[in-house]
Amino acid sequence: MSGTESKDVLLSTQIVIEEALRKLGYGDEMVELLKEPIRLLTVRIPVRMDDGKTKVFHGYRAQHNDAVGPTKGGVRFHPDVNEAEVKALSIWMSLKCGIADLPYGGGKGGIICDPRKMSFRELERLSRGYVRAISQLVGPTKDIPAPDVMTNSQVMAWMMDEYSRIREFDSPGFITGKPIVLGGSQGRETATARGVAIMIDEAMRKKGIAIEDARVVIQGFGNAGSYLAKFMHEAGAKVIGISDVNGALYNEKGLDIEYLLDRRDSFGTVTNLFRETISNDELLTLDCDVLVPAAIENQITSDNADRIKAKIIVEAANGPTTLEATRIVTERGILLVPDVLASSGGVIVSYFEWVQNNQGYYWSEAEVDEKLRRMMIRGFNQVYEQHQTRKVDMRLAAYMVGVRKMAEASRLRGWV
Ligand SMILES: NC(=O)C1=CN([C@@H]2O[C@H](COP(=O)(O)OP(=O)(O)OC[C@H]3O[C@@H](n4cnc5c(N)ncnc54)[C@H](O)[C@@H]3O)[C@@H](O)[C@H]2O)C=CC1
Ligand SMILES: O=C(O)CCC(=O)C(=O)O
Repeated sequence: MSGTESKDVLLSTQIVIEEALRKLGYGDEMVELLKEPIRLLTVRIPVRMDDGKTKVFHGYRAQHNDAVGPTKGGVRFHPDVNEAEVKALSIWMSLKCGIADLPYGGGKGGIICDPRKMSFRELERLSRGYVRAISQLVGPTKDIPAPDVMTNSQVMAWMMDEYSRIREFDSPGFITGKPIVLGGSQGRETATARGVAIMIDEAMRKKGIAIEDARVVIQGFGNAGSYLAKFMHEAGAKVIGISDVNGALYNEKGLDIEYLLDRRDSFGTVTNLFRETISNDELLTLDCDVLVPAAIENQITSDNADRIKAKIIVEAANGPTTLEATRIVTERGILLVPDVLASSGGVIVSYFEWVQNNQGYYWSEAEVDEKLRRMMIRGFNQVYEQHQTRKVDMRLAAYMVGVRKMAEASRLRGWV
């Protein structure tokens, strides 16, 4: 996986998927099938804005592979959403579901928009319009959306309500990450961070670092990053750096996480309240034990990989490290827990939510957390063992574990 650096997330994903399939003994046809989503829907969503004018938004829903079962994955609201990104994100969802052994393939959606500049009612109309536009392609046994960047349980509630209206029956299993009173699962809101915390524990065990001694740096203070900061702080680690889109905060003695959690806004922004900030690039290269990118893609690159001082990188974000940077940090002996493993807590608890919706019987938070822990640790052990026995980096190992089930299911269905 060496060579010149690409920030094209789809291309990078395709390179590793191909490498994983070849190592597992699959040939050109399987590579051809799995390197792209089987379906991509592009939609235009007219939305009546508060000023009375209509604005047309562009959206996507990609379904990578449905040999194992319905596709599953979040919907992102962000100005930089694009086709290649949504496709890559859907492939990563397949890999997450494969590693966790969920009965799903991967899907992902996105709308090009900036929710920070939209009113509550405009966001509602956009969310409902998106569901109307994709309703033929999605559903509880077809493709099940969920939250991702700048979408939350309120957006899921509107989407569930719109789908239920279209189908003319209550359909909580259409979407996950809902508010608890609408059939959401205990623990889904915190699940991504909870899963990342479990991965940090496992990685620290391998590196012989105790939680009380750990200095943690987290990029991004939204759903994934802020709850992770809370869990790390509660577990006794020192969170010395956090950031958001505007900048970063650093305190070598540890930041006041409770204060920051209290003051952050619903988009995970908090650094604008402080005068003394550092840049996101400075944050990533701070002297620490654990570095968690929990924001967006392409943050750890060949520009900064050789300056990273962390002993462990745990990817809460999707695609935060380029392939070239993966090579550099691996060669430097940094243990990297890749996104398709580390950030799978969200989809695992989404699966629990869907199961609970289907059976109409709901579990306690302790039950959810225990089941999540077991599945995350099993995934970690499988990936780590593949990394050791096949002498491949952790990302390739994770892809090898993640791609197996869908390749086998595709073969057994007679597709290849
Ligand atoms: N929410 C979920 O259940 C899951 C999220 N993820 C991934 O975790 C990452 C974060 O997602 P969420 O926390 O849900 O999003 P969010 O929208 O709640 O928070 C994003 C955070 O990243 C910051 N940010 C945005 N652009 C940035 C930039 N250029 N530089 C530095 N910081 C920036 C924002 O200010 C905010 O603090 C994404 O990659 C997402 O795909 C992965 C699995 C599940
Ligand atoms: O909860 C889910 O179904 C998907 C979460 C997601 O979009 C992700 O893991 O990137």
